[in-house]
Amino acid sequence: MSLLACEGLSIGHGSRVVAAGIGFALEAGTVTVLLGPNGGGKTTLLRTLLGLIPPLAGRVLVAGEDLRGMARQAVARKIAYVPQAAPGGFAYRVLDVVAMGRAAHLPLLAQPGARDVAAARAALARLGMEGFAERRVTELSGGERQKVLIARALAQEAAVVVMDEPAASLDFGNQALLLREARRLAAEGHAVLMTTHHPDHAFLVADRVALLHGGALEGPGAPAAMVTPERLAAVYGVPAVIGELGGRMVCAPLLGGPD
Ligand SMILES: Nc1ncnc2c1ncn2[C@@H]1O[C@H](COP(=O)(O)OP(=O)(O)OP(=O)(O)O)[C@@H](O)[C@H]1O
Repeated sequence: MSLLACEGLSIGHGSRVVAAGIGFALEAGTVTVLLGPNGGGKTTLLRTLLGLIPPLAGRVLVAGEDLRGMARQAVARKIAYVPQAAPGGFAYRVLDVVAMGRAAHLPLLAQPGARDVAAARAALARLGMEGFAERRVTELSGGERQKVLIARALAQEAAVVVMDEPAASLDFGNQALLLREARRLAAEGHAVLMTTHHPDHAFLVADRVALLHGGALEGPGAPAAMVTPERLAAVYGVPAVIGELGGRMVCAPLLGGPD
């Protein structure tokens, strides 16, 4: 059975449909990369899969169960979410923010116990963030804060991990760390769904790639079939080249214009 699936899904805000006819299933042990232009609907789709926005049509199935009948905490035990990092918020201690990922496993209003704190520390360690446990999140850089949000999702220990542009504020090295973490989660049996603005990330980590643009979802399909110059031009409106480098596929936009 798929860990997360949707059927005939229409997504949008109020009466405004952003995309329709969406159907796919996420299997254990796989990384699925969602690509699409700004405003294409990636965040709207992820938030609909999490039950944070109601579907305009169709349904979402979490391990075979209709999302509509599920309590928030039951969803959180099955799906961890890394939202796009936003500045501001409360001056919480990093360890406390990561431990909030454990709320899915605790009775209402219960404090995290020793096992929860250990899970939070282990999640920080996976991202090389052990030294940040006592810092305030408001005093972190954008990339450090992003890694705290990823650690919080790891601490949640959910079968499905959904990440919205997790690489957005990460430097070159931390992007590699994140992508390795996505593969590691898949190797541990999770289903990972992540959005990115870098088609190269799809070549690096994806088992399957889906393209959300023009009000519809293409795929998911194999990276080499989905990330092609023709499709990149259709999705992003720029010509692109794809070639082999160091034993793997890479892509780059062609800028054109004056030399
Ligand atoms: N709260 C909202 N109310 C109404 N419309 C919204 C809301 N949030 C997003 N939209 C609209 O829905 C469409 C899809 O937005 P969404 O944020 O899902 O795109 P995205 O693919 O994640 O974009 P980006 O790559 O820029 O983050 C856009 O046209 C956007 O203006």
